[in-house]
Amino acid sequence: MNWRRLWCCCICKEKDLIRENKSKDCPWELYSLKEILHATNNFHNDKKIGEGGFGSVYWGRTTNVVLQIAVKRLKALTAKAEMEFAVEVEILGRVRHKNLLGLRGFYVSRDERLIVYDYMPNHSLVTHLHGQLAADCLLDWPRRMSIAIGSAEGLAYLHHEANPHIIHRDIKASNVLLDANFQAKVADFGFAKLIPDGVTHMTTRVKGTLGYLAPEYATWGKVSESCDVYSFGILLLEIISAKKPLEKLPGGMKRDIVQWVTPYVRKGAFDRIADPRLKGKFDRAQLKLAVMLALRCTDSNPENRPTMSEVVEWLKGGVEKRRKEVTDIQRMPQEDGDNGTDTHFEGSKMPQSDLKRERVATN
Ligand SMILES: Nc1ncnc2c1ncn2[C@@H]1O[C@H](COP(=O)(O)OP(=O)(O)OP(=O)(O)O)[C@@H](O)[C@H]1O
Repeated sequence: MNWRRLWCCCICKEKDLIRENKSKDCPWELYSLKEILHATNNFHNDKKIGEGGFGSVYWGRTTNVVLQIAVKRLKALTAKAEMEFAVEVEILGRVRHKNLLGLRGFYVSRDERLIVYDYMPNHSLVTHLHGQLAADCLLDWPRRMSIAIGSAEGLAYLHHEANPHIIHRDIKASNVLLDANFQAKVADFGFAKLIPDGVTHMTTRVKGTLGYLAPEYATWGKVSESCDVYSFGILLLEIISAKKPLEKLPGGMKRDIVQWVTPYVRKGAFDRIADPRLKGKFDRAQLKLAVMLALRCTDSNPENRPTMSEVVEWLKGGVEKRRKEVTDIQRMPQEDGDNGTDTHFEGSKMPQSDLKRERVATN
């Protein structure tokens, strides 16, 4: 997709009214300001969903085709904000995947930059883990696993299937949105980086969010797909435990979620890691598997981290294996004692060979 051409195209069409682009290689619409203003009631405060570093986000409903949309409105036309806007539209224009937030269109004029997305009625993961919806306990264990798998699939697509490959660089709970069915949609591509073919590592200025940053990236600016893997590992621990990635301890010290989880793993006290709001209703084998995987993802050596497609296989394998075992157990007469499905890990890291063995076994 040629961003420069699209950009010019938008500016040229600035004065036009509704202009739907129905061509095959351009699946989004060039919205008119009039339509966006109508959909959001002139960016009325009542329609405001929230505010981020980039600007405000408004809910809207289009009338041309009845559709709920979310409109991001750039708050200041600084060079930095312009760059984020351009990267977001460029990247979202290139990708289509069930676990990436869909771009509906955008609008550019001399003093306005707007991005139109699909509206996500179940808000962001952070709202459910730590925010206004946390008390409603809408995320049971299967939903949490499905959100983890969906986010991992979205990332695996960016790393392995998009051309050129894309590193997100800001994976975190507020950037995972949830649709009407609680399907995860990875959002916010303003910091993303396109990786030219053959390039494995780059050094860049550090962008992202404290608590989710891989150490080699935070310290040296070394960026590769494995930085997203690290952030995903933190996110996975957050999904399981509803703990924040960084916690302030009395006395002003900070503890990260990996430091918090490690003693429990050493003691084999996996149940203590689960979010208390789950009230013990979770699959113990899946929980262990997910925690051990998260620790592999957050290994301080990027070379020891799995790839995102390995993460997907591992998570899906665990869920599928468990589902099959439950079905088998339901079919078979019950025996006393351990049903043999409990995965036992010792130490804080899952051995590489275990991960590989499991992968082969689930193929
Ligand atoms: N497509 C969408 N559907 C529903 N809510 C959305 C959508 N896009 C963004 N939001 C919500 O709008 C608010 C602002 O989002 P935004 O992405 O601008 O910032 P953020 O991710 O919260 O913070 P930051 O910009 O620092 O990353 C958030 O509460 C987010 O959940």
